[in-house]
Amino acid sequence: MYLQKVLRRPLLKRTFASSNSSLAMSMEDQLRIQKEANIGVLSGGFLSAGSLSAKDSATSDTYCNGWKVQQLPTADNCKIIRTNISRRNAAEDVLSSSTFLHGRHRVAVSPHDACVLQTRHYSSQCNDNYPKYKNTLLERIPKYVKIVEVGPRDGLQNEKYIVPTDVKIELIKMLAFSGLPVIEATSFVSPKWVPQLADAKFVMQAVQNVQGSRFPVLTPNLKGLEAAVAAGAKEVAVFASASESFSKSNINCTIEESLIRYRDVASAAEKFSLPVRGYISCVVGCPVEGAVSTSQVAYVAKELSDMGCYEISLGDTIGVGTPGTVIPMLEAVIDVVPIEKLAVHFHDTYGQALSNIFLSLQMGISAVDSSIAGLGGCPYAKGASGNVATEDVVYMLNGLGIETKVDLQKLLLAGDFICKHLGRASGSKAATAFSKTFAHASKL
Ligand SMILES: CC(C)(COP(=O)([O-])OP(=O)([O-])OC[C@H]1O[C@@H](n2cnc3c(N)ncnc32)[C@H](O)[C@@H]1OP(=O)([O-])[O-])[C@@H](O)C(=O)NCCC(=O)NCCSC(=O)C[C@@](C)(O)CC(=O)[O-]
Repeated sequence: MYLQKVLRRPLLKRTFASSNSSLAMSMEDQLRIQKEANIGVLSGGFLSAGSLSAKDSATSDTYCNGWKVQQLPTADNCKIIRTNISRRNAAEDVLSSSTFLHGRHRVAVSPHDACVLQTRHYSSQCNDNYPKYKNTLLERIPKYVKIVEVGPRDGLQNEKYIVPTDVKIELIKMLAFSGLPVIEATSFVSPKWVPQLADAKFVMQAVQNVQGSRFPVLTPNLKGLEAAVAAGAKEVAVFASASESFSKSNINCTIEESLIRYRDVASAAEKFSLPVRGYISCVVGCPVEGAVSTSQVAYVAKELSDMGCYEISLGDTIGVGTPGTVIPMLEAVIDVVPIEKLAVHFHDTYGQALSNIFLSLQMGISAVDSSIAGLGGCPYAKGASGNVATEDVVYMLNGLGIETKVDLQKLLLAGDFICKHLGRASGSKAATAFSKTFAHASKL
């Protein structure tokens, strides 16, 4: 869609170069070019130009959406210059094949791919023409969903090898750059329990002044709260469980003991004017106890709400929930805590996360936790796999016409960055599909 905006813009004088080395182009360069030229750039380094292409037989110049693709004498470069060629209308452009400029080659992808890249699924800024949903299944879904990115904390806490502090900081900055409003940065927990996050202080100090996002951190007790405040945290989160067994294995105390502890944390946080978020783990199933009762979840949610948590995130820690178990759990919680205070936090172990998120939206919830590239898992919940991938959530929300303020392209770059560092494929289906599309396009 933003490409359609480009097509309507007055002629640009700008010229820029693209090369085969664009694959190795730094993220900053890609984003700078994208910003300057208002052209989509993806993690593979491709410049996504629009759809209309033509050849001028007199000059051998190739035209693409009004950009003249000039072959340069050097093998690796081409220049793309905006020219005044006639064009079909934007609607036709969307339906014709898309053209990517890669090095000296112009490559086309299928009309389907072109649509995918240019429609609302790809952009969070093009909601103007959305249908007003009449269907009762869709009428309660919110116009805006707040995404709480938990990748740097929940995503990384389970990683076997220690991720360098600089990489964590860079990841958080990239996530903030993508427009995510809330990024859980780290945990002030015992390093003996979670060695991966032993650098919490340095991560927090480095990101506390990054603009545009909030950076809550986990604090399991007063010691954690004090350390978080000293490092500059402006928001904290406490994490209880609806399952006794999980509470003991995760924080070494019973549910009741944890609630007493968290009351202390909440009242100390109030003195520092810090907002406190509350988590509940195992809201539908526990790795030890199996099914968890909805009344137990509702009880813990009410306790957290009463102690002052501004939001309660309901965590399906091991990802066993389906709509069949999530709906009754949400109904029980909504009975005792205002729905505006609720968020959902799904792991995708059984591939149910997006459907559970969708039904949560239908029930009126408008805050969703997710993790970049689907990273994650809890060290104290055997069998827990990654969180739902943020890219997949944003893709779905874009498709529904729900505003998130998140730029999916920049998010893809952040996912690409951390996956490359971890040496593993993304757990995001959307990221994988986009990267396959571009890998395919580069071979044409
Ligand atoms: C809660 C404790 C500390 C109790 O652990 P404990 O061993 O019972 O605590 P303790 O008071 O006996 O202290 C043990 C040692 O830890 C130190 N300590 C004590 N507190 C801190 C602190 N805040 N920061 C740094 N150090 C701390 C303390 O000073 C002492 O050090 P030592 O004297 O042995 O050298 C421990 O169990 C712990 O840190 N657990 C955290 C586990 C964790 O982070 N799990 C993952 C997060 S929860 C999650 O992922 C679920 C969620 C939120 O994502 C939602 C979902 O998916 O369901």
